[in-house]
Amino acid sequence: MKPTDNNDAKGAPIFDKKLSRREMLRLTGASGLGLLLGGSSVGGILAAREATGRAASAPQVSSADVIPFYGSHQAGILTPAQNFLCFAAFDLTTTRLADVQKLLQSWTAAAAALTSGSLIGSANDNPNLPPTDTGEADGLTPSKCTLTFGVGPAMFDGRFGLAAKRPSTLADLPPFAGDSLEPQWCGGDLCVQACADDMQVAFHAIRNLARIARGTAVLRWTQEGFQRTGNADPKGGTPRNLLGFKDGTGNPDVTDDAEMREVVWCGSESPAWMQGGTYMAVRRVRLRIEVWDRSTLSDQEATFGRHRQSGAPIGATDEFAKLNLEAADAEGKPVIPPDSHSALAHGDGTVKMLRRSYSFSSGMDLTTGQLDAGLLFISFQKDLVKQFVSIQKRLSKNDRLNEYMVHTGSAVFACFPGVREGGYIGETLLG
Ligand SMILES: C=CC1=C(C)c2cc3[nH]c(cc4nc(cc5[nH]c(cc1n2)c(C)c5CCC(=O)O)C(CCC(=O)O)=C4C)c(C)c3C=C
Ligand SMILES: [Fe+2]
Repeated sequence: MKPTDNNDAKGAPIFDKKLSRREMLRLTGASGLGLLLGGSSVGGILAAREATGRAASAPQVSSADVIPFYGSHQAGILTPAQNFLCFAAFDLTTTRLADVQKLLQSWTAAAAALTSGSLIGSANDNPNLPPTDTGEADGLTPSKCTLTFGVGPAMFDGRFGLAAKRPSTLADLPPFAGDSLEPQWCGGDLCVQACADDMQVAFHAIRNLARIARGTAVLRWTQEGFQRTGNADPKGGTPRNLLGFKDGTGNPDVTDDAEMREVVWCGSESPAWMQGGTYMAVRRVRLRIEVWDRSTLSDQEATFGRHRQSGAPIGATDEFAKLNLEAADAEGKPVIPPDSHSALAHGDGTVKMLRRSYSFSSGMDLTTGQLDAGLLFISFQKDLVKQFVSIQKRLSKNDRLNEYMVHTGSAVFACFPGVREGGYIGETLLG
């Protein structure tokens, strides 16, 4: 694993290094939090931690457990996917740009604390006040928590005087064949993607950010997600989705900077405020797992164009073998069905995206008795139209997988460039 955008100030990787509390505060910028939340800065935070006994009871924070919040790009994009996701879309309830600015400043300070395992704010031991931190992550390690922030196209609708700044690629996705979108899983003015190796840590982050937003923004929709944990798969192979197939094999290499600039990071072709940022496409896809479970292994493999056990393209044995869409059998029939998911998604191989999806299971559909389970598909790309839309158009028309899935939610967000200590997330747009 290469810490692509999360190195320390000298450019040295911060992994495998024990951090003192002073280093931890410098790294995460938690020192600004007390000021923003009306507390008394570093001293206040440290005093609060000691007063609550957290420092004594908390496990020692290893740097391997911390993904730095500050950097040239936001974390949670190239970061190897953590085990759990708590995704939240918010609607703004204010029409004043200054309120949005203030919210993002407060979120920045809170995010620096949350991703370092610190309590939020300094008023955590005053018996006469509600504690500033809700407390359920007290004593837990940071668990590689990342918080990734974005703005949706609705932010540019005229409420905030930002219409002229909307990048042309940032627009609600067009309708695709077979869509069955439900408004409660769509859209949002702002989003926060919280990922961590512990669900309680990820949930705590979203809960506290929502709490800080009160009076300025409210939750619109949320979705929790999971992958297998590091404990269950110590070798860290490609995770499997709920259909039993390895999912993520064909992703571009996040350690290849040139490829990331080509596929993910916005450059000089984008408005200045998005340079170093990226666009996120989110689709809540319900999987018809009961139908899938009745299909044969060979049907399943033909659906993806890959072998289930190894993840290799049909006809190959190595998971990472190239998809050879020209290969034909003795009768001249393509070895990999042209309408398989991999073949259609791959196309001629020139249009790529970085997928970072999570499985979800949200209980049962009481009307059918079927599980409401599937994939919260998340992809990052520098151009939504040229990348996500062009691939999804192909898939929605012909993909064999369509028989087993239905898209129920949809949203797109512009994920800001990373933030330097002293700045705030979204500053390039709102500052
Ligand atoms: C528009 C983009 C895509 C959507 C929506 C999508 C949904 C979706 N995918 C799977 C499972 C797999 N996808 C795989 C490969 C793959 N999928 C996309 C794009 C979308 N998928 C791309 C670009 C690729 C890579 C193609 C390539 O160049 O090789 C695979 C194969 C293994 C892998 O490469 O990850 C699986 C499995 C599900 C279950 C799903 C919706 C629920
Ligand atoms: Fe896919």
